[in-house]
Amino acid sequence: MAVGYPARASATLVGVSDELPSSLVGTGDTLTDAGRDALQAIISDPARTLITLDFDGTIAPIVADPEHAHADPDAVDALARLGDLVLGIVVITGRPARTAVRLGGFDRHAGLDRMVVLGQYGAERWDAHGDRFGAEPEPEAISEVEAELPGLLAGLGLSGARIEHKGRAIGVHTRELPDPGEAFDALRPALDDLARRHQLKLEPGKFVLEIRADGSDKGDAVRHIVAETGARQVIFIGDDLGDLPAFDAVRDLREHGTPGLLICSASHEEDALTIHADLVAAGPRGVAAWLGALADQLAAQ
Ligand SMILES: O=P(O)(O)OC[C@H]1O[C@H](O[C@H]2O[C@H](CO)[C@@H](O)[C@H](O)[C@H]2O)[C@H](O)[C@@H](O)[C@@H]1O
Repeated sequence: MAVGYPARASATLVGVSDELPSSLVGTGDTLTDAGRDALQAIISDPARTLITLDFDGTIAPIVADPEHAHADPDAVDALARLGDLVLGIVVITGRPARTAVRLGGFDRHAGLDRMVVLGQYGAERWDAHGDRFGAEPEPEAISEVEAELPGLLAGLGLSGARIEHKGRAIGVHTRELPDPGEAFDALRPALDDLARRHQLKLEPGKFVLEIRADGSDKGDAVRHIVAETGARQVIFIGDDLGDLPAFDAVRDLREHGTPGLLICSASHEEDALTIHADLVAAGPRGVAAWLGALADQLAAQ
């Protein structure tokens, strides 16, 4: 199974406990102490465990066109099986909430009828129960940024960059340009300046630079949903820079007595999360396998 990537420099690695199934801890000694404690708490008390996770690069494989980034069906099936076994499942994403619901097919699975999607870093919320949607007001400055963007891109010779309009945010993608890394580096200072001039912030990701309101981040979203649900244990799975605040939030919750398990969906494009993770999965396929193993374990209990 695709879990148990190479050891992280600063993570404390422990021997895998006999009490924990190897399908959940990987094949090597790759689980941290805190991760082992959290996993034990999760397995002994699933009904008060909250599963929070990112969308792109975590349950949806990275593809060139964001409109074609569908969730891995095995991951969605595993989440649907977990839906009745745990306290809740919450997707926390940079995508608009409704986009994630559509690309994930989350409104078409019986087991996901209590799922919550927190979109645009927590500024939007979709509840599967009742198909309810709510959002903060959109920042007016986004339309001004939108108007300036074509001229800025043309000035840098990067008119071919893909622009993703997200309502309250705008993403500029370099993945499909001839040299995505070089284009990303050239664009970053210009977009940072553009964002600042409009009192917005720049959110970097995998070959994407996003201009959005300087509001909530995924850490705020995790803290809020844990408090709202009264979760006793929390899992967060992510892959990209925008997930770091959620990792920080889980570590903070841990320090205050709430066991938390941090899983990184690894890729060759971004390794910022691996040293902070308790467990590293081999990309979305590894995450799907791990979620499936957790569903098997909890269903068998
Ligand atoms: O918070 P997330 O769910 O991880 O969303 C972060 C950004 O993901 C998307 O971009 C990434 O995935 C695309 C599709 O695979 C890929 O083409 C792109 O290169 C990646 O950066 C999404 O398009 C952004 O809006 C999200 O903010």
